Amino acid sequence: MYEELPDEELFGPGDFSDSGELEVDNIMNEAESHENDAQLTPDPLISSNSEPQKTVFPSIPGLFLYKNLLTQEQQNKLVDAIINEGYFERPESNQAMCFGTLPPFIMRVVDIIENIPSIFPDEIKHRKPLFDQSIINVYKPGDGINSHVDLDRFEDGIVIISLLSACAMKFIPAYLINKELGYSDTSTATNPNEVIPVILRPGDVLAMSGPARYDWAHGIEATKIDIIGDERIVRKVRVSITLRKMKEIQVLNQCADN
Ligand SMILES: O=C(O)CCC(=O)C(=O)O
Ligand SMILES: [Fe+2]
Repeated sequence: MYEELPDEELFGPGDFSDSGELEVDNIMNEAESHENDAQLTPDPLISSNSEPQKTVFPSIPGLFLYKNLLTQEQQNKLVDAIINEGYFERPESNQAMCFGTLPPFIMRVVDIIENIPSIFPDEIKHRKPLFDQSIINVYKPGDGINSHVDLDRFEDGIVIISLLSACAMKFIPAYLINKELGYSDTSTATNPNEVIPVILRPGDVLAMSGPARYDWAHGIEATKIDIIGDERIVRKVRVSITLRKMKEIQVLNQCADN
């Protein structure tokens, strides 16, 4: 079901800035080292109709961070499933994707996300399916992803799940990266120097819709250490799962191609 992402053009930015060899052992070691952490993670508020605590970013409407949404056990299960599926057996693989019906281990997280009342505006929240595409990215310490706005072929309403390591994701006004393309600024981002760092930790879920998805670019610096204010994050191997919905026209084109 999953395959490696061969075509950056088609499916979005896969522009890892330092892609040396990835050893799947790294992921496993990280997973094992977290196996006994379960008791450290507070129970998330995931029962239906209750809103888990979220961090909002006043400059970036539509950006919500649900810290620690996944318990340590849920995180371990996800990492185990990713390892067991063998997506990253080849040393050079650092990305795997799936279209259409998502695998059960991802759907379990989608169930949690679907039950967060205000994660997205209603028209996004109630679409069926909520997501039909997932990308799993593996970052070695020092890897990053260039600042980008997710491609227009994806609908609004995107979620990023973080596993195994913390990192800082930086948001910058999108017109800064679109300048060369001649895009005009219709953005909600008014200060061109504005860089908003968002620390993503294992178990966190980041949701982007509206201005957060279209007016701001997100990226992860290629560095082994993030320094955000007083905090120093030494990166370990990080796994992320990005969930999106393809626009209908893309799905039709894909069917026509096959
Ligand atoms: O890996 C991440 O945390 C971000 C991934 C991302 O932005 C993307 O795949 O478009
Ligand atoms: Fe992205």
